Amino acid sequence: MTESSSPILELIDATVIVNQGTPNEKTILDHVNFVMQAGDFVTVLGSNGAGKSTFLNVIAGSLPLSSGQVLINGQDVTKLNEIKRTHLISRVFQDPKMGTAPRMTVAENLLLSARRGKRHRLVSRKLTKAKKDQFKTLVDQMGNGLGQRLDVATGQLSGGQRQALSFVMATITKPALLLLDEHTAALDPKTSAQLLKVTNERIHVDQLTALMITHNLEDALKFGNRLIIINAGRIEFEARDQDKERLHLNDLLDHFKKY
Ligand SMILES: Nc1ncnc2c1ncn2[C@@H]1O[C@H](COP(=O)(O)OP(=O)(O)OP(=O)(O)O)[C@@H](O)[C@H]1O
Repeated sequence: MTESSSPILELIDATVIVNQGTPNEKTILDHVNFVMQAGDFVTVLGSNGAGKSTFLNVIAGSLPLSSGQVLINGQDVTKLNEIKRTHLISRVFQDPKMGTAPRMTVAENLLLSARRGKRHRLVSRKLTKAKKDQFKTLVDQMGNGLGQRLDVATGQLSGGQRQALSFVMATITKPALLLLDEHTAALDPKTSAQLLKVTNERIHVDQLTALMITHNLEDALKFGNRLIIINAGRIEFEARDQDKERLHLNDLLDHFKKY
């Protein structure tokens, strides 16, 4: 990463006001300015209702801005909806059921995601042996038996396997930006730790640019080169690189006492 490389993501004065003109009017994202360079891995903390999902929603395009701009790879995508941003952004949600089609097999789901955002004639619709071998190599890296279940309907997988599959599907095309929305929160501690480990490896090996919301302060400290805390729709704290490495759990706990 060089200082001169163009940012992957820029939020300029990003603001979301809901219920405008009514007594329930509320600013849920408040003039946020935020830049991510290629390879940045940002962990996102904040109390319930702080605005973390709103922050990811405006980046993904599932929530329109009231004012401000979103740029991805230097392109102004403010007016593009979620579907029109899918060739740039992948997202993994907390709920293992969100990312996969339950009646399709693991291999079929992978084939579908491999074709996402690409001109369809460039990626074969056929599930060839070579494709399946390639998928097996990919999912074997998740270390949870998914490689043995390529022909199993996704609805029959365990929550951990299904979430691991969602993660592979989200990263298979190496998106410009990866959004992880508490993607391990619904898993037991061991399964969650395993998925976080492979998440971190994949982000580093593929040099992905990623944002990860978590409520786990230790995970937020352990992973990524940057950490932000969102409160009342604003980024109230940020630490990066050596400053982030020097942060301790108590610093974060002290910060949260203020809210
Ligand atoms: N479409 C909407 N209309 C009205 N209010 C909304 C909308 N989306 C979010 N909010 C409100 O905006 C605030 C921020 O919500 P958001 O879901 O971004 O918080 P969060 O930090 O992700 O919380 P949690 O940790 O509980 O998931 C909350 O008060 C929420 O009720």
